[in-house]
Amino acid sequence: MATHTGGLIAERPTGRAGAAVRTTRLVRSFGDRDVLRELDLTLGQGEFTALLGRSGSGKSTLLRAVARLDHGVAGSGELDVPERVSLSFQDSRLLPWLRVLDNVVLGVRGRDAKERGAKALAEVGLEGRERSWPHELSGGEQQRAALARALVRDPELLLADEPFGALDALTRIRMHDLLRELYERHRPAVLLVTHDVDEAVELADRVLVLEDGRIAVDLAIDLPTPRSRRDPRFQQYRDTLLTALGVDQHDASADPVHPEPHPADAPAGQPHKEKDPHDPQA
Ligand SMILES: Nc1ncnc2c1ncn2[C@@H]1O[C@H](COP(=O)(O)OP(=O)(O)OP(=O)(O)O)[C@@H](O)[C@H]1O
Repeated sequence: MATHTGGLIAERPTGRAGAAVRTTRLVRSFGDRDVLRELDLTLGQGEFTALLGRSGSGKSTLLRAVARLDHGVAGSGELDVPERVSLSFQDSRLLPWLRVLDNVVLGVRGRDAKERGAKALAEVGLEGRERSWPHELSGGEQQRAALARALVRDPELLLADEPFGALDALTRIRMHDLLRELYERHRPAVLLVTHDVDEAVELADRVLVLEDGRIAVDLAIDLPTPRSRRDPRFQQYRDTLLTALGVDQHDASADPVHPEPHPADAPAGQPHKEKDPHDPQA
């Protein structure tokens, strides 16, 4: 057991039985404010989980704690995480002075690193762009390269903080398909922080809502993939989560923080949201 630098969180990277991540009574405080309050969370190996919550509820704080990036903040509890963790953020964080392939394999050991990097780039649809500079890639392509960089490390756990938040709606849909496809092929555990309820229901098999420093909702999404946003069951999950987030569903988009209609929600000539006759609130 190792001690988390600068805090009181005890890390136990071994001895996980069926769980990729386990936090026990995790506390994170900034000044006298507890953002995470004795939070218990277990993520199964190979499980795709999305984390929702109002702005400022502590989603990024939890993700940073799980990523072991959070040093120097008062905290306590136990944190049990795997060795190989990859991270992905809204900003692709590619280094501008390195070519795309060199970015992908930065820090990767082994003689075959470049070969593996090129394979990962091909998997995300960037074959032939190995020698491009990051600024020569579009925003979506930069996020693809970031996914390749995550993938090449063969992660047991992928932590993604709003990775598609800066992309336009159509590119975001393509990235959803790609992420789910990569997940099904490689099966890391995934913790995806998002503001977008539809994104959560479309991609994850389990959706958590963080509120008052704890997991307030833990919802299994029992729908086959690929998922249609027009499936009434999809809309029921969506409504359940919007209610949990305290969003007025009659005038809300699926993104309570960035209200923007999703093109997949409203095909030409159809309303943005069909009412569910089984939903008493509809
Ligand atoms: N380094 C820090 N110092 C002081 N306060 C912080 C720090 N990091 C986060 N906080 C505070 O902790 C709270 C939770 O922040 P966090 O970024 O985790 O929320 P979030 O749910 O990810 O929000 P958003 O959805 O807006 O990105 C906020 O009130 C924030 O101001």
